[in-house]
Amino acid sequence: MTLPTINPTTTKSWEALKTHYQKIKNTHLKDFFKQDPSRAQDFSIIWKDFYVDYSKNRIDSTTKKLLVDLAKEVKLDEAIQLYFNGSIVNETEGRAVMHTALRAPSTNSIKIDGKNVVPEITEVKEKIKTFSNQIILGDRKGYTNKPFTDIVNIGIGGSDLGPAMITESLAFYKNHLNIHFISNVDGDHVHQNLKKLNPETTLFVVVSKTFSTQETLSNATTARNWFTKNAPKDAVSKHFVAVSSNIPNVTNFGITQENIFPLWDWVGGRFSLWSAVGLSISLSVGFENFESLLQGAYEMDEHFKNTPFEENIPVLLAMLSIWYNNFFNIESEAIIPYSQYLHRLPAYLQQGIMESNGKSVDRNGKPISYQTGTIIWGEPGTNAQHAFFQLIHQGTKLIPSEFIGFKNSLFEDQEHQDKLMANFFAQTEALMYGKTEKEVVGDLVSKNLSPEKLKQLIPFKVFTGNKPTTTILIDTLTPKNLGALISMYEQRIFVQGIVWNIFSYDQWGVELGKQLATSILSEISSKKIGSHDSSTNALLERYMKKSNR
Ligand SMILES: O=P(O)(O)OC[C@H]1O[C@](O)(CO)[C@@H](O)[C@@H]1O
Repeated sequence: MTLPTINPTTTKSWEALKTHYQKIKNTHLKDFFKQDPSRAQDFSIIWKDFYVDYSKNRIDSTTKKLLVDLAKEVKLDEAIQLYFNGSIVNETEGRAVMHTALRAPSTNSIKIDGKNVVPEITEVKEKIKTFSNQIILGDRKGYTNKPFTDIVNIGIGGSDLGPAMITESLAFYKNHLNIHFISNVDGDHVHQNLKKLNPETTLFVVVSKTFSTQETLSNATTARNWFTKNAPKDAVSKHFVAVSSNIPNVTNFGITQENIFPLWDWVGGRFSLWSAVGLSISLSVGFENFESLLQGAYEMDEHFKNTPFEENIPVLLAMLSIWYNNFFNIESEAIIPYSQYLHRLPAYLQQGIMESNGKSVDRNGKPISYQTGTIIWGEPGTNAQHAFFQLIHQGTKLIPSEFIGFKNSLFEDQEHQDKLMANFFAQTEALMYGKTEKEVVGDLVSKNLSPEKLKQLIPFKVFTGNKPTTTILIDTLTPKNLGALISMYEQRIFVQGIVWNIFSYDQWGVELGKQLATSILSEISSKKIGSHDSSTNALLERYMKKSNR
């Protein structure tokens, strides 16, 4: 069975949403609240430690009904079944999409191509557990018999962003091991990291699903050369492990079979942190916390699978984003975590969301006539308030923003927490209400300004408001809640892909640049510039004329 291929714009609900949009596009959020005293209750969901408030969005009950109808009309329920039961959802690469199996209980039976994959998953988890414990407890040592102090994760894209984002987010739960991430092929990046390290106590975790990625192989080779300059060659087996689905390439690189943590082609790179790609997470915060992360994700998966769309967090938030993208024609969405721990979350979600849904051909292979993936960006609050919030408040663009905050701080400094959260609540309220001319005048009267000066200032101080926000208030930043949060975003990606009738799990768009880089690199090496456009030629000439060539 394959995914349904319904063009969303041909559905009745899409037409109805278009008409409905004309009716409510000018309604101010303030008025939605005035019209419905129970709006906050009507448009919020309480699920475990999550309180998801989507009431400050430019919707009414008809919008919600029509968006749910749209999800039903494009057969989202059928698609969810196919996704969870191991069907070939990633059709262009001929693969199932089963990262959800990685967090399912070990008692489950999940079949891909007729084979239950849970025993293999459990076996790899056991390997991660044993290895992490050995390294953390110092039972497994380096070539001079010293315990490891530093872990270096070498990978890029999903083989970097997931583990990097989670280890940063869970820094509070971290053990004594120092953790480093090398991703960019920029040599300054790898050498800057290596210079701080002691080869005797450093463990390299080379993460690459394909084990053919230029950046990762170059960085791993540089790290290995640095290592063998200082240590005997046969010590590599003690200091290098790999996570990959390409076992022959890993062994060719010189990493022995017992030091390989496998993953499978049904785990997409940007959804892989739940697999052995999360080895650095387990090393950094311990296997128990890694398991809790998985448990949280599993619980969100269950919520997604089993909850009616009207109360389903990933479905509703995905449909809201479609509402803005396809009816309000917004271009971007901001994600603002009010926790410094989550400072890598927007970057992580940029890959997850934009690499998945940045597509312009539908599942029938036809060019698309409507907008698909939005641009995702963000930074933690309150820093973001002092950087780009001006544009969200008073710029010309409509930017639906998502605020993620926690009731409890981890160090329990209530004074700081109250200040942080006061800002969190204030911003969504300010974005919604804005400030009227009357309020501005009220503020300015005490300033003793001349009537001319007052009149002059008013337009600059008015905020139109009506800026939509969604608030996700979570009790505490625990591994479990973080797992649920990330899974929620993953499921939203799926829902949006289904509605837009695109394939979310391939990424052909990143290939062209890779191919061209390979041929330009050989031109640079052979000092013969090929035939390019005049701009690229001039740039290459200037580059190749530099100092010591
Ligand atoms: O794990 P690999 O195979 O090195 O790939 C790294 C990344 O490269 C991509 O294939 C393309 O950028 C990502 O999807 C992936 O996460």
